[in-house]
Amino acid sequence: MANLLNHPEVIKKATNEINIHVGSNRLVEESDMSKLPYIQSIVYETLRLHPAAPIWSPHLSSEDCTVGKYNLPKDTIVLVNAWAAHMDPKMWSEPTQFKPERFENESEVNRLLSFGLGRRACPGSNLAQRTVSLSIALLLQCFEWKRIGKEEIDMSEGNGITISRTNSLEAMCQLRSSMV
Ligand code: HEM
Repeated sequence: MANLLNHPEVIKKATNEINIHVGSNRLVEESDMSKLPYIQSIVYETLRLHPAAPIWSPHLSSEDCTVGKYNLPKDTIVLVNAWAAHMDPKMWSEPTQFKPERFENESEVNRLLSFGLGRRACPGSNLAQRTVSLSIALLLQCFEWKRIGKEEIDMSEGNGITISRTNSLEAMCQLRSSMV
């Protein structure tokens, strides 16, 4: 929601998508989410800029192997910094910018490290992606959102195993008249 409040044009585009595919006579449902790809892209882009788990749980190489230019002997502990990879300008154009449109090309999702990769990847990723997308869709369908002042919302992140906001988010919302 903080990224959205700093980008009203993204709220407009997402609200438009909901108006076209669901309307205002009923609430968005989980089964609608496949018709709302832009909202899903908002969640992907948020998890790229602010991966909830910035450093994966430690992995151990089960045999000698090579990762990129590094030779890893068996039993090496490997820590993957997803946050840094998501900010790599060789991987992403304008990596510090909030641009959900980058995920309109569906294959981009495969480059995200937010849920880990391979056998130890997050088994809850589908549940998380669908639940968060549905929550965002409902918040946008039911309410109009505004910042409390003119200044952009501070997006500083705290330190920790999981990423959190440094300052709590404050925002104004008003029930949409079409939803009364
Ligand atoms: C936005 C929400 C979530 C994010 C960003 C997230 C991210 C991650 C990441 C990065 C890992 C470590 C992957 C690795 O080390 O290779 C992980 C592991 C795991 N996640 Fe999630 N997760 C989320 C939600 C969930 C949910 C909803 C569940 C369960 C319902 C779940 C269950 C697990 C489990 C059990 C593991 C350990 C898997 C293993 O070690 O084999 N996660 N998650």
